[in-house]
Amino acid sequence: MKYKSTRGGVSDLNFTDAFLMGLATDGGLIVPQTIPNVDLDNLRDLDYNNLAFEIFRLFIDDIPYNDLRTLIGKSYSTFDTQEVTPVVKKNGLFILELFHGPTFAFKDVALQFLGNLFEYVLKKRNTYVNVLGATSGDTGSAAIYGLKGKENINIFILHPHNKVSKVQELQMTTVEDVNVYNLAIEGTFDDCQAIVKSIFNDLKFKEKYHLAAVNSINWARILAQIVYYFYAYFKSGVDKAYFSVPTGNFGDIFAGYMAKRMGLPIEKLILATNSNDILYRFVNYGDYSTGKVVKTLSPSMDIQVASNFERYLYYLSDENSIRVKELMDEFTRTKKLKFEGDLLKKVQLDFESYRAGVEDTLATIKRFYEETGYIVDPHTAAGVFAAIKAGYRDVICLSTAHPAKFPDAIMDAIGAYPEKPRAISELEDKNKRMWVLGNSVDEVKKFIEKKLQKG
Ligand SMILES: Cc1ncc(COP(=O)(O)O)c(C=O)c1O
Ligand SMILES: N[C@@H](CCOP(=O)(O)O)C(=O)O
Repeated sequence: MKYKSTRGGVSDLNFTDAFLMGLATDGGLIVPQTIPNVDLDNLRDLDYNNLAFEIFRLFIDDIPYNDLRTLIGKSYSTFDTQEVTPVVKKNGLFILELFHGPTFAFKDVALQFLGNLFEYVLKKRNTYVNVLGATSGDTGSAAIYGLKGKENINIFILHPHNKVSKVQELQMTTVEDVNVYNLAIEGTFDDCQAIVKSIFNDLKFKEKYHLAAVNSINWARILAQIVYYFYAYFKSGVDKAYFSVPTGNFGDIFAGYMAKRMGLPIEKLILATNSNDILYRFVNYGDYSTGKVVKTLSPSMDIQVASNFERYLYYLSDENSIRVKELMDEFTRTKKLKFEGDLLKKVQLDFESYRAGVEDTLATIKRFYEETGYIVDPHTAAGVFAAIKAGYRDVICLSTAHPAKFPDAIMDAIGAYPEKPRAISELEDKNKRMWVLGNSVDEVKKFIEKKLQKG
C-alpha cells in the first residue's frame, strides 16, 4: 500500500514514512492511494486483536507480520477487557464502549498502538522524534499515556487553558515523566490546532526538531479507529448498520466512512455535534463556515475547524487533489465553503446530522439513565440524542468516553456523580506540571527550542 497527500504534492510513501510524516509536507492530509475491499466472511468470527491485524495488514506492508501482531497484542493488553471495545445493548440501541483503555476515552484505541509503533519504528531506524499535538482534552492524555517514558521521544501537548474538564487536565498534567510537556494555551482548541499545523508547515523547523504527529492528521490514527466499526458490526449482528458518532475533528466518523468504502454495509453515518455545529450545518445545508467556539458540557467536541474534513473533501471531489487544494485555499482565505445541488445530495447519502444543545445533552443523559440504569458521558449523549432523532432501528452509538471524566455534567443531569475508576480518583493527590503560554506560534516554537536545547 502506498500513500499520498490530499493536495497532490506527496505520493508513493510507504506506511512508515506516512506515519512519521504526520501532516503531509504540502500541507495536505495523507490518504491511502487505493482503498482495499474486504471479504466480510473472513473477518466475521475474529477476536479484536486478530481483526485489527487483518485490517492493518491491508494498509501496512512494510512491517513484518509477526512484529505487527506483537505491536497489536502489546497495545491492547492495557485495556481492562479482552474485547477491547465491547458492545452492549440498551433500549434498542447498541452502545459501542470505546473507553476501556488507560485514559477512559476512545483515543486510547489508536494511541496505545501509536505509542508502541513509534517506539518500534524509531528503534528500527535508530532515530528520535519530538511529538507535537493539540487536544481538547482526550487526545492529549491518551497520547501522553501512550508515549510517556518511551525512549527517543519527547511529547509536547497543547490544550486550551481552563477549557478542558478537571479530570482531563489532571490526567495530562499529573504525568511526571521528563519527556512530557503540557502547554496550556490562552485560547481555544482551534487555536491550539492552528498553532500545531502552522509549526508542522514550517518544514525547516519540522525537520530540524524531528517533529511527529499524534492527532488524527496522522493516518495511523484513522487506521486504528477503522477496526472497531467492523468489530461492532459483527458483534451487533445487524444486517445493515447505522452508526451514530459524536463528532468534533471528524476523525472518528471519517474512520467509519473508510470502513464503508472498504465494504462494510453501513447504511448511514449519523453525525452528532454539540452547539459547535459547523459539521451539522455542512451536512444539512452545505454550509461549512466557522463560527465562534462555545464552551459546552462536551468540551472535547468544542471544535470549529474539523481537521479531517479535508480527507472527506478529497473523496467528495472524486480524489481530485487540484480541487481539494483550491477549496482548502478558499477556506483559509474566507473561513467558509458552500456545497449545493448534487454535491450536497452526495454528502447526505453518506451522512445525516443532528445537533445536541446543552439542554438536549442533559435530558438525554437523564432519560437514558432513567430508562436503562446506564450513564452515558456528555459526548456519547450527543450521539444517543442523534440516534433517537434519526429514528432507525438498532443504531450503533459510539460511546467515546467514560462518564467519570465529566462528573459535573453527570451530576447536573441525574443528581449524582458517576462511580470513579481508581485511576481517576487517585489523580487529585498527584503533583501537577504544566506551562501556560499565550496564543502564539512563536511562543510555542521558542518553548520547544528551549526545552530541546537544554535536554
Ligand atoms: C470524548 C470524545 N468524543 C468525541 C470526540 C470527537 O471525535 P472526532 O474529533 O474524531 O470527531 C472527541 C474528540 O476527538 C472526544 O474526545
Ligand atoms: N477531541 C480531540 C481533539 C483532537 O482530535 P484528534 O482526533 O485530531 O486528535 C481531543 O480530545 O483532543
